[in-house]
Amino acid sequence: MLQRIVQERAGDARATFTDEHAERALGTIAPLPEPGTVAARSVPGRFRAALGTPGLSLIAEVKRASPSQGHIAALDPATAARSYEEGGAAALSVLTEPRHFGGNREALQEVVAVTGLPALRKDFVVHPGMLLEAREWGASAALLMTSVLGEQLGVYLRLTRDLGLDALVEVHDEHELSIALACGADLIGVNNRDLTTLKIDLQNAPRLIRSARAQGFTGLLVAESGYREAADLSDVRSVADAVLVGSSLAGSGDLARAVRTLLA
Ligand SMILES: O=C(O)c1ccccc1NCC(=O)[C@H](O)[C@H](O)COP(=O)(O)O
Repeated sequence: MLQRIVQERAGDARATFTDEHAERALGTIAPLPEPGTVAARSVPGRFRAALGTPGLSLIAEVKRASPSQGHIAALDPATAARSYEEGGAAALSVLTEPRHFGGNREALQEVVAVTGLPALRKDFVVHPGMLLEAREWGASAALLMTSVLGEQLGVYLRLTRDLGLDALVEVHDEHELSIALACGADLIGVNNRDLTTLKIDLQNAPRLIRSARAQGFTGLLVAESGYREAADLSDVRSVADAVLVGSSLAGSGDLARAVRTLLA
């Protein structure tokens, strides 16, 4: 499934972006630091700052459909965003992938227009132009998937930062975590969902979060996917800075109440 979505998004990017887009985006990248100097460019952005508060913060996702659930809910993005904010979410994630998640540019723009919360562009970023779009559409952050970008992650990470966006770098296993750490990610999301089988293992995030800390990672850590009720959060409460929750909130019928109940 992941491979199919990535191929589709790469096709979309080829149809949308010219070489000029890529050059313009890549032209914003700052020069590499001198060898031996510290590469950290740690200016905490709006999205990171929203998650860096004491306790477990919630990133609530505007998600209308998914490969694992099919149709979830015919959400109006602006109404959903207001409800998530009212319920106590710290930040929002908005799907912009159209075929499998029912997302689009308007969803992100409408969310940004009505809430004071920072928003993540949740998509399968495969082209620098998609990061230019994220900024243009009002996102404060973009998702970078290690499973999709592989060794290109470092370039995309620098580009995202140089565009003034925070990057949520997603990993699912130790190998991907080692790539994210080597690239200098400062906000790492550990996905409980295996994107090739779509199976959820709620032990995956606490395990890899502990591993990241044991390796000296001092940035922020987000546990992603599969959380349905407050009890599901017990293993991540003491180790993660934030959780990212989509389907269970989006399909709840009362989004503000669902957020309050989850965070109780
Ligand atoms: O959600 C899916 O089925 C899915 C399938 C293939 C690639 C990505 C997918 N989801 C992206 C996500 O990471 C989730 O939207 C996010 O973490 C929230 O998960 P959940 O709370 O389980 O909806």
